[in-house]
Formats: sequence, structure tokens, C-alpha cells
Amino acid sequence: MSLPETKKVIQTLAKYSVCDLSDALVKTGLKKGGYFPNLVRQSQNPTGATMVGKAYTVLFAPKDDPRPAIKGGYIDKVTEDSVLVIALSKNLQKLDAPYTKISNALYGGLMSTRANYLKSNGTIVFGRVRDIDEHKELKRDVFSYGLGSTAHGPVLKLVGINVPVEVLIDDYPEPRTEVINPGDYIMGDDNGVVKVEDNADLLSILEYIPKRVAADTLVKEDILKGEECTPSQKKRRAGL
Ligand SMILES: O=C([O-])CC(=O)C(=O)O
Ligand code: NI
Repeated sequence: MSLPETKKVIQTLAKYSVCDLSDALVKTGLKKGGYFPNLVRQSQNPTGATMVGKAYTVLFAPKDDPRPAIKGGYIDKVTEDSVLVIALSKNLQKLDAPYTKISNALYGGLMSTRANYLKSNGTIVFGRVRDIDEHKELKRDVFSYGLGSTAHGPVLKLVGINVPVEVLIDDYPEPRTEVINPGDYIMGDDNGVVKVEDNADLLSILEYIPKRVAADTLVKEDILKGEECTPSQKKRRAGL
């Protein structure tokens, strides 16, 4: 998708909540609605508005990983309208809390300062972040599994920039691995974080969302007038 179209998708999605996007994704057959569980919104933009952007991915692995370390870091290449997605190699992920084997933080305040300067829209860290006061002061949207105090340098190395990253998720009946590809749309608000693939049928998704939101607004009005919820949902969502 070309840049103006990308901007339009971002502006449109930003008017809605991640729940609205998940409803649309469920409609396309994705039972899990694109949701990444267990991420906490550690800091946010001034209005708490929905964060939307295109994934700019970063992959860290343990020092003894066979892949060579990438020199020069990732932060100065971060692109406008991106959401920075920082992940660990799969052998450092856990199905249960705290979802990461690494107590070091993968991301801190200087990274947020530079990312904001480069007009990136937010950061998702499948691990820990530090300098929490700085992210809040910068009013940057930052989501993570947890907090830490120690930088990543002593135990991890950078092995991927804009590569597909895998996220291990416990689920029923089986644990699953979700992949985030560079350029996927990432959306986050107080409900958490949702992904929609860049090659998804975005036009149908963007068409469905306002219709569904309008239907649910009518259901709410019906309920406030004393109508029963279930029949109202059936009536208002008919044909959607
Ligand atoms: O230096 C680091 O690796 C992380 C950090 O604390 C920062 O970005 O401020
Ligand atoms: Ni720092």
C-alpha cells in the first residue's frame, strides 16, 4: 500500500478501539481476533487515544545464539508512522507469567526519545522496559510484559531488524505462535494490542468496523430504554 493510503488506514483505525478491530477480524475468520495477550500499557499519548502504526520489528537473542550480532543498533532507522515491535528469540519466551526468561530490560527512555523524534507512533516490547518515568514524560505509547532496571547489553544481542518475529502464546486447546511481519498494522489501547496483516482485506475490515460500531451503539440505546439485550443484538447486528 502506498504512503497516502497507509496514512489513511492509520487515521481511520485510530478512530476506533482494538475491540472494534478484533470484532472485524473475527468476522474474517480469525477466532483470536489478532489479539496479543498479557501486554500492559505502561505509558500513553496525552489523550489516551488509540495507537496505530506499521510494525518495525527488532529481534534480540542470547549472546550464545549462532547468528552474528547486528552492529549499529536499530533505533536510528525507525520509520515514520511505525510501531516499534521488540521481541526475543523463542527460546527466551515463556508460556506462563512473566512470559519472558530475561530479567534485563529490552528498551528504555533514550530509545523512546529517538523514536518519538523520528515520528514513530508507539512501542510494543515482548519483554521488559526500563526508565518508565521517561516514557511517561515523553507521552509515548509503550506496551510491555513488565518492567526492569538493567540494560539488555550484558545478556542479549541484536540479531534482526525488520524480520518476522514470533510470539509464543498460551491458549486452548494448544499453545500457539503468532508471527508479526514488518509492515503489519499494530493497534493498541487500554484493552491491549491487536495486529492486522498488511495483506489482509483492509477495505472490508475498514467498511465493517463503523457498521458494527453503529449497530452496537443502537443496542446500547435499546438497553437504556429498557429493552432486552439479546434480541436487540440480534436485530441490530442482522446482516452484518
Ligand atoms: O540503553 C539502553 O539499552 C536502554 C535504555 O536504557 C535507554 O534507551 O534509555
Ligand atoms: Ni536509559
